[in-house]
Amino acid sequence: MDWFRLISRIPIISLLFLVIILIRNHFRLRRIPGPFLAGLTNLWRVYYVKRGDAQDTYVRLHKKYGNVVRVGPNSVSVSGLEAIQAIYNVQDKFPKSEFYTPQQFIVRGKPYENMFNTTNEDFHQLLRKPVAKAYAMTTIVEYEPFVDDTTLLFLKKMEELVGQTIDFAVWLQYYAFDVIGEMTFSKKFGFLEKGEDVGGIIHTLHSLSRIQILGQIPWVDRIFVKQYHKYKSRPSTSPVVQFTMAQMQQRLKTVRYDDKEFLSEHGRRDFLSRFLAARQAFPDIVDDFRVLAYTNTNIVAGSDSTAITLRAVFYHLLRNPITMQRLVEEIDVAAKSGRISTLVTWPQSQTLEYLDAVMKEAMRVHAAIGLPLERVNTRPISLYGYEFPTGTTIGVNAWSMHRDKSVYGEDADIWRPERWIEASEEEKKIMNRGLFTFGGGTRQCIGRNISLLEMYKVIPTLLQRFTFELADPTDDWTLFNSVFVHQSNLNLIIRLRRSSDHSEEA
Ligand code: HEM
Repeated sequence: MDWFRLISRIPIISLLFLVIILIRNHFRLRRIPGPFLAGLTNLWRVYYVKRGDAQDTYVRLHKKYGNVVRVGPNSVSVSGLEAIQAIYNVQDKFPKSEFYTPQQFIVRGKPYENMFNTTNEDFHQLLRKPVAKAYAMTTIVEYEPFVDDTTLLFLKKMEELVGQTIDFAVWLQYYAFDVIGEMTFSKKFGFLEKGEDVGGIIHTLHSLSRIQILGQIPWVDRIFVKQYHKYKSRPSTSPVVQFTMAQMQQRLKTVRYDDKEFLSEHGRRDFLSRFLAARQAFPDIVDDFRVLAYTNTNIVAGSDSTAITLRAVFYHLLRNPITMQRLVEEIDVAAKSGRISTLVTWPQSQTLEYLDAVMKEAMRVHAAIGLPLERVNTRPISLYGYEFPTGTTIGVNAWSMHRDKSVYGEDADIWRPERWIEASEEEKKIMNRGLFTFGGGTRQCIGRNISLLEMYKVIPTLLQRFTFELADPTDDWTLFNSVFVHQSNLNLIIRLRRSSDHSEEA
């Protein structure tokens, strides 16, 4: 055999092989419209996701191509009410795509699946059942004291900073993290107290940002990254995991032997106590490590998402002062008539109609997650006149869905909370069905009620006590999409509206 001739042909054979793959890719979903390159290779998506503004790309593509856009050889982005109904309905239970597997870290030599990232629907149901009640609407009032503790500290810190220019994006993040720490462990991370990212916890969480890129090419994660981590297998050094482990060990050490509820040292039923009780009630499903995973998921899924939504509220109110004025007026009237207290309770917040409109509008124009929530159809489906063979990766991106003019009106691109008040009952139903901020179906956000509790309480509380002013209206915030669409650079000056003694509420 002539080895030299054979070796010299390797580049040609490889090229031929590549061309065959590209042609095969192109033909699989060739009838679905979209950018030509997207049909050939997922690298097209890697490029847009890596740039950090993929949410805008999805909005632009749907404006150009309509409800259905091919975004990869086997991936389609779909937008519209019909799409939400078809892909996220609870009967079909289409599983999550491989986009989620890079989020499964190697534990004891295997990828560890949690409630958020598992791609196995049956396993997901097993994980969700033992803890579902801890997140139910009927339970959330029990978390109010945790939110109030942290809000009082937040008010105190803001009062210390009155008159100074501060990056409110950072402070809202500290607040959201400390609230979720308090609700989960009866322990704040200490960010508000210290005014800094204690132990680099936030920094570490954000440095996981490559998962959104690997999610576009999960085979790279499977073949290279996971294998590398299996080989290098060692205990996690993540400060979030260290923090959660320390809290759990402490609880198990201090809890009274006859306490079946695993209450915190102040006798409170936080998430940790509920997860430990689930360990007793469901020993086949929940072990110590699973408890740790539940608490960790709370922190990862519930902190940034809430901080992002709070930032969106303040940003848009400040950029649209008429809406800020209307909200403040509603709050002032309610306060004067005694309908709300200085530290607003959940039931009180539910009487504020314009606040509700502002919240919904913020979650519409700036959904925390800015990539499609990908699923794989386990049976062929057709949508908007296109056929999707079994095994297609298909998902709705809240950013394009929320700009659908047939759902939100001709002015869907702009901030206008009034749309949620002026609409007829029928129109409101349709707009609510299109609001995809918390996802849909069996995998809809389990922490939705928790975050609503937090946000509906803290916003009217802050606006009763302070006024907020953009430090430099010509200086815009910066967005970066790493699955979560993070904002930075929200520089404000805070002023006191009225001073009051916080200690009487504490
Ligand atoms: C404004 C705040 C929040 C937003 C916008 C949000 C958004 C979402 C979305 C879109 C999903 C579905 C993801 C998917 O289908 O891939 C989700 C799932 C989830 N969220 Fe949230 N979330 C928020 C707050 C929270 C909070 C406070 C917690 C915990 C206390 C939490 C815990 C979870 C968990 C555990 C899941 C996985 C649920 C499952 O698959 O069963 N989230 N969230």
